[in-house]
Amino acid sequence: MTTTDTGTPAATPSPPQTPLTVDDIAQWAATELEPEVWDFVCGGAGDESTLQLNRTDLANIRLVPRVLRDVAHPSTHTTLLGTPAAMPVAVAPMAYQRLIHPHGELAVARACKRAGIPFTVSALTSTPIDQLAATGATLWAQLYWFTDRARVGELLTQAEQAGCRAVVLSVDMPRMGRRLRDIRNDFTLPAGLASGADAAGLAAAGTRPGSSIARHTDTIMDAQLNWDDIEWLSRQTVLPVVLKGILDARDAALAAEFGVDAIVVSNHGGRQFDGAPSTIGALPAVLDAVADRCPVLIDSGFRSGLDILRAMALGAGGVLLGRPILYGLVGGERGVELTLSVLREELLDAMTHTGCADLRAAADLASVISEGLLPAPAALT
Ligand SMILES: Cc1cc2nc3c(=O)[nH]c(=O)nc-3n(C[C@H](O)[C@H](O)[C@H](O)COP(=O)(O)O)c2cc1C
Ligand SMILES: CCCCC(=O)C(=O)O
Repeated sequence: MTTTDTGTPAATPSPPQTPLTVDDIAQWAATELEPEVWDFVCGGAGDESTLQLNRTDLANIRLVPRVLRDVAHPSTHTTLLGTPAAMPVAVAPMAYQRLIHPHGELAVARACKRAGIPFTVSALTSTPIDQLAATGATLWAQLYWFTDRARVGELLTQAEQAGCRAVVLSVDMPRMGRRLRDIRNDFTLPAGLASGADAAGLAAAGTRPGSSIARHTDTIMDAQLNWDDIEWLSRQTVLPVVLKGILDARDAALAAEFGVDAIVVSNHGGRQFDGAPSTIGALPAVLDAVADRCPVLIDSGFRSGLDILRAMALGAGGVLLGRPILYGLVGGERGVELTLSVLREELLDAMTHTGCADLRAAADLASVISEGLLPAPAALT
């Protein structure tokens, strides 16, 4: 792993041969990263059943091709939270990206700018948001509900000053999930990734046995977060408010009633509650409950362009990508670009073979799962 300079990425590795899939890129990342960093990135909570279910439920969805539809020039363009995007994809918020590569968030933001997709800046970014804004990428700012409410206010101010287009409150972190790999590895973040109170807290969490990142996280998150706070948040900012981490249809309906601007169906990539359903499994009921009152985005387990098309076929408004971006980040900006170009190529391939000249057509695709036909999209009934 390269952990030092902030200048030229002299030590930035290249993949052994051109990767064709995100799994190829993941295998490369696994060989480049320190084992405990790899475990932190790829791992999930508990026995990782939710982590796996995200993958198997996606893989079980078949899309029925339409034919005779002129797919000579398919377009992946769409709009995400009101901003044009070259693909129905945004980068999910992920903390401490300089853990993976010295250029961290900067490399990811630059790759997003080039690919024409939004980048969600984590509340625990290891690069200041104003530096990321200078890349010209479309930014969304993620918030955690820190007990230190002044810090939430500061993040909001910084987000607005940096020109972010939305704030994304993650509502699935009352405490950190029991990530057994990190506990067994006595996982500690290297110094220099966090700043201010966060750095002090991480240092205080020390190097005792167990996951020090979990010890620290549990001291900063406010588990009292509830719907009243959503009203407060909406009053505090002029930016659209997005709730990330919704799985239950009743919560989705409440979010719509509270007037949030979008929701993200997420189980945090299987990193929080092991035992949660897959997000692709939860999506249809959430969409029914929201009934078009706000866009419904999704993340957790998306590893291919075909997976992205699966979500769009089921009615999602777009997909957030987590780990695939960090796997690519092993190779810096170029590596992230590689991940995004693999996904774009796969998405175009899947669209072409299913008769989708654009993503509106994707919403009309019929989907089949092993247990039977999913409800037909409204346009077909
Ligand atoms: C290393 C890592 C750090 C993460 N940090 C955050 C974070 O700071 N805030 C947040 O809301 N979600 C965080 N997430 C969760 C992602 O935003 C996203 O929900 C998840 O990674 C999606 O699943 P996927 O990795 O299977 O694509 C993190 C995920 C990973 C892998
Ligand atoms: C302190 C939280 C770490 C970031 C996070 O959300 C994750 O690792 O999933």
